[in-house]
Amino acid sequence: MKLEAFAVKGLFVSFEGPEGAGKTTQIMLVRNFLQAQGIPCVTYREPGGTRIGDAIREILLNPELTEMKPRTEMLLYAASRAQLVEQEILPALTKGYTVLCDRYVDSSIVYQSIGANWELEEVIAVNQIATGNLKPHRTYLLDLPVELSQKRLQARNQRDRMELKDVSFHSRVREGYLSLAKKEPERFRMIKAIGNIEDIGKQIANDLLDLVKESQANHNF
Ligand SMILES: Nc1ncnc2c1ncn2[C@@H]1O[C@H](COP(=O)(O)OP(=O)(O)OP(=O)(O)O)[C@@H](O)[C@H]1O
Ligand SMILES: Cc1cn([C@H]2C[C@H](O)[C@@H](COP(=O)(O)O)O2)c(=O)[nH]c1=O
Repeated sequence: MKLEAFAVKGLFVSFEGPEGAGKTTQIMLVRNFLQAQGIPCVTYREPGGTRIGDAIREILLNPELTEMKPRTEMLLYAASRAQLVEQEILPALTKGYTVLCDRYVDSSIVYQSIGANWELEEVIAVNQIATGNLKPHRTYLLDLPVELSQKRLQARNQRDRMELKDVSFHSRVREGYLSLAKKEPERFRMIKAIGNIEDIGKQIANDLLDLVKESQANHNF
């Protein structure tokens, strides 16, 4: 897949953060906000978002599959992503839609590399193949301390295979996200995921609206 073959006209926006940070909640608020402004948008979640991706998600998150090797895990996340990018994200961006994606490559960097200690260069290389090196224009990192993330998860009936990993894994994930955001301040916006849900949504919507206006003025995507 050669990215140059696609004329990307829409904005690609990813949402990242630990479990329970409020990504799904905020994506719904932002989608409603954009639609009210007449800005066409679509939403996806990873792993999943396609029939093949949803089947891979079932495998990845199945709490009974405790024998899964880190290499298998890393490749399955990338395979789901490859299908989503080519089948859904690129066509939507080409049509000028704003794409809101619940997790993307940064999740693999923090969970599979920083969390599970897989070689960073290899995770990056595999994901370059999976995505044709398609990167988000903006990434909102919803940051939440591990204890609060665990508390929000307690409300759920059952934990999935990733949620069952220990607290030190989830601490590395949080720290990993914070260091990624520091390395790429142009792309990342760090949002504190504590407090009034609508207020958090307004912070994101205001920043995104500026970005949409900027891109429309410059025609630079
Ligand atoms: N700002 C907030 N304050 C308190 N609770 C919140 C806040 N935002 C979301 N929640 C609650 O936390 C839970 C998790 O929210 P949500 O499903 O949106 O998170 P998520 O980041 O998508 O989680 P996951 O990655 O595990 O799918 C929900 O019960 C939601 O209502
Ligand atoms: C994309 C992606 C996800 N993960 C992990 C992160 C979560 O624990 C689950 C996805 O569940 P969610 O409720 O939809 O957030 O998978 C990962 O480890 N690597 C990835 O690339």
